[in-house]
Amino acid sequence: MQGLFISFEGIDGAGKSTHIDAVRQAFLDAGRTVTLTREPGGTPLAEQLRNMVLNDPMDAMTEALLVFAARRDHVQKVIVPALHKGDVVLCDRFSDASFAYQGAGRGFDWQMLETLEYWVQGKLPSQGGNSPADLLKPQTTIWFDLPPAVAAVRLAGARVPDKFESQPQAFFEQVAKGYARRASSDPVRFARIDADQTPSEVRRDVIAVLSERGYFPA
Ligand SMILES: Nc1ncnc2c1ncn2[C@@H]1O[C@H](COP(=O)(O)OP(=O)(O)O)[C@@H](O)[C@H]1O
Ligand SMILES: Cc1cn([C@H]2C[C@H](O)[C@@H](COP(=O)(O)OP(=O)(O)O)O2)c(=O)[nH]c1=O
Repeated sequence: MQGLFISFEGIDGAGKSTHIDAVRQAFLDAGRTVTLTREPGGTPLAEQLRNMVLNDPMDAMTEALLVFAARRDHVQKVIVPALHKGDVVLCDRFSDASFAYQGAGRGFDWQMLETLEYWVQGKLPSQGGNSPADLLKPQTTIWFDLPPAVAAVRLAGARVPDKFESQPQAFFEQVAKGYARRASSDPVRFARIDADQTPSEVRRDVIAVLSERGYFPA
């Protein structure tokens, strides 16, 4: 069985956590082995970095370096081995989040993020890699697209906000633009879901996209 890498993206409160388990269950029902993981995080080292990124004040470059350092550990220790075993890897956020949050949200240089992505997800020239086509990326990114004003209402009182969740709505307007920019530069990988619907409608649309892509063969 070929490994399959799917990421889930969107602004805070868009509904990723609510739906990822239904996707996991759908793949289990289809007889697949699933690795469910998240970023920043997914390994003990990366979870320590997550704690720092989500709690400690730091400049945007430090944040970018830490999320990509966490990603490097996660890619090497969890994602690549799982894909080699033929698992379905479901990742709650991946590098698009760095472009959306550190890039569009915090204003860190987009090209430098592309360089970090190339280092962390690419094969080095010494390993035979020399083009962006060699980058490890999800085959599909499920993008929960939700107006920031709606997300703010959903999150109000739902949980104790972390460093990002306590940002003003204007920050999330920028983050949303970052996701839109990434989606328009990679329209085949990105599957946009209208997240401003009831949970069952969102779930229906997510499962439909994955079925259309042939991930649940009969
Ligand atoms: N379609 C929906 N309609 C209304 N509320 C929702 C919907 N999807 C999720 N929620 C609620 O919104 C909040 C944020 O959802 P969550 O899945 O945690 O978002 P994320 O993981 O993207 O930050 C939760 O309280 C959740 O119950
Ligand atoms: C992966 C990643 C996440 N983030 C941010 C986005 C989120 O606000 C936060 C954690 O994401 P998330 O897993 O959605 O947290 P929660 O437990 O609240 O569902 O980290 C970045 O800023 N850069 C990144 O590269």
